[in-house]
Amino acid sequence: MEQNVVEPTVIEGRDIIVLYGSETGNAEDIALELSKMTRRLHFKTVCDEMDEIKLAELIRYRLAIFVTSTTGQGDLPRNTAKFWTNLRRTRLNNTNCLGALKFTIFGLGDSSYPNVNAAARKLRARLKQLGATEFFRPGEGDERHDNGIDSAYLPWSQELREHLVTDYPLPGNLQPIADDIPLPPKYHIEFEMGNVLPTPSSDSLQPEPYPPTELLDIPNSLTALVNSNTRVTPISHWQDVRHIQLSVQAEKKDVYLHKMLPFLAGATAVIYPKNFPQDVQTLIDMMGWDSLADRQFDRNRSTLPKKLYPLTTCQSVLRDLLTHNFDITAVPKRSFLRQMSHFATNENEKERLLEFTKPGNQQEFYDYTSRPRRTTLEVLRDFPSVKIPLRYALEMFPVIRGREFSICNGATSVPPTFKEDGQFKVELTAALVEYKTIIRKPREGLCSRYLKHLKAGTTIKISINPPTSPTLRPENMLVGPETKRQGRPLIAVATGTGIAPIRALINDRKAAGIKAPVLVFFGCRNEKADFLFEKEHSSSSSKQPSSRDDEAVYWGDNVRVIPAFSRDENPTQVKPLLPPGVESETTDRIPTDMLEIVEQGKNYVQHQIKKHGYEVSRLLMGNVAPVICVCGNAGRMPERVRSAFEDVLVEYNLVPGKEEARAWVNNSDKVVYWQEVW
Ligand SMILES: Cc1cc2nc3c(=O)[nH]c(=O)nc-3n(C[C@H](O)[C@H](O)[C@H](O)COP(=O)(O)O)c2cc1C
Repeated sequence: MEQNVVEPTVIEGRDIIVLYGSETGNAEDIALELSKMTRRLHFKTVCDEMDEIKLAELIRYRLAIFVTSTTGQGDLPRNTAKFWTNLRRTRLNNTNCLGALKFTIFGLGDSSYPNVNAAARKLRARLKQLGATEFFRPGEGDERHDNGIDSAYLPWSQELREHLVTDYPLPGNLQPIADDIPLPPKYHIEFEMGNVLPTPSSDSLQPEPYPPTELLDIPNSLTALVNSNTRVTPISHWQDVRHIQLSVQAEKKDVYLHKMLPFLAGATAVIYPKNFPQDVQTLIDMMGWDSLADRQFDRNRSTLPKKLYPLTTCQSVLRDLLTHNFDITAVPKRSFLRQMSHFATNENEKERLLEFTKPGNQQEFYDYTSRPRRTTLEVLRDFPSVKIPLRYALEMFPVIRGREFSICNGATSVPPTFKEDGQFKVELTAALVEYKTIIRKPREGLCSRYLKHLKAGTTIKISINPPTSPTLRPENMLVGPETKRQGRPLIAVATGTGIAPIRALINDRKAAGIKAPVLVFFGCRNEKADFLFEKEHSSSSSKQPSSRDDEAVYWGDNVRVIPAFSRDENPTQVKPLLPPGVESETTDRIPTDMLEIVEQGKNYVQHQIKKHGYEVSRLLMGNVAPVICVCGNAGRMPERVRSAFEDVLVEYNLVPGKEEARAWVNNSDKVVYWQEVW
């Protein structure tokens, strides 16, 4: 049952704008939470993506909260591109155009990246340059902290609230709207009269029917045919890794594609997963939406979230929205549990839900949601008295976001006929997310489950996203300004499916005729199980299987791949390989962290970099600045790899000490460093 809703009071001049930049939804979620907080303080609040707001509109506000994550190589997210370009126009310099704006900013980042929180810092600096002043200190969250972004966000947002309460007092006796009272819903849905499509009876549903194949009308998307979807790891291996081949049809209007092809390194294909019908039915049953589920709704009279995509066929019923658009199996956020509490009719349930959302109860919240990866459906099942009114459900369930996968075939995907018929091939390497949680329940990610059952012959919608980072421009990745013919050497470090964008880059370089050497360090668990692309052909013309020396595999004449198998029998050779002509006694010292190989039985990419330090040092210090790519697992790998490169620089006397080595790696004249980890 719905509690009494309280409308924020309209107070002349009490306006605030909350603007966000977000790649995968974390910053968006925080922005929405902050906008609810300001609405409860009776601020007339607008919350939107930065790109939805023109500078002229921003200038009308006196108060703003910015929230942005950092992506790529210290870049702002895609949905800020227009806003950020406008903000940086040189003709705004010295205009003090934001002189009347007071702002604060919260950044989301990950300290395993060298440019930690760079986007928020850049944005903050530019806002100040244009005259804006800060009304509250900036906050920075770090994914690496124990409770992730929340470790910094929760105290920051609480302090921000206190600051707003004190510095922007409410008139008279007006009080903030308490957290346990629902705000009015933002959206509503109107149904067509009398137009009910037949409800599929539960008998007619298969035990696990697959998601429907209807297509969504997604702006700028392309139609793709699934040619194959093959598991490349053995069934006995813990992880199901898929190689997926798609035939894509571009239209003449997709000008951006014509511009970016044939350089595809760093580009991603976005796959739009769907829910399984059985899950949708479970939700409908639990919420008591049966009578509405198969009613056609009227788009013109409804106010729906902007990012809901209709079906390409015009008929849309609530069940379609739930199947194609709302993420009903995600791990719920704190704000979801808080909203649920508004609709709990059982007092114990209500109290328990509110407990989870109280400041200081983060651990309980994580233990209940994130750690066991409890899905929204399971949480709803645990609180049976909660019946969410449909108009609130529209804002409570997150919209399904497309999932990005690195394109792994690169330029070889684009045949010469592309200009005439617009057809090209895209290959993806996807590791499906399946695991047992601490409550021993097997779990699958939404997209993983969708991909697992995606059959060859199915037509789907995909989008192609060019890389966000300027680092990935062909002039950086292939040649560099000074080396037109030979190209830059490439040292690539990949773990697991991190090999996907690197393979694309290698293919792009081949297609561009770059002859400079390529050294790939590839980390995985077992040679026999997940050495992805081990049998890559040595060149597209000869179709010979790759050849090997005792340790490396060759992908063509100038591409040498050195694997690190973390779970196989240990290598006995842990000393650095000797430069030609150097006697063994000069290098019989084993670097301390290479002892890990012997002591812990682990052989990782950073160890191989050091072991092959001599070869690496030659590439680092040639005449041409090399490209270093690091792709794969987030966590400690990127830092350790960076440190291994620094050690090599010191070990081979290329720089005097670690500090100089760090400066060297960060100097874009010396090396192009591209890190993409997830
Ligand atoms: C491909 C990729 C690149 C990233 N680059 C950086 C970076 O350069 N610096 C940083 O501090 N965080 C970086 N991050 C971490 C994100 O900022 C962090 O995960 C954040 O919570 C994402 O928020 P969002 O979902 O709103 O985009 C990166 C994350 C990804 C997936």
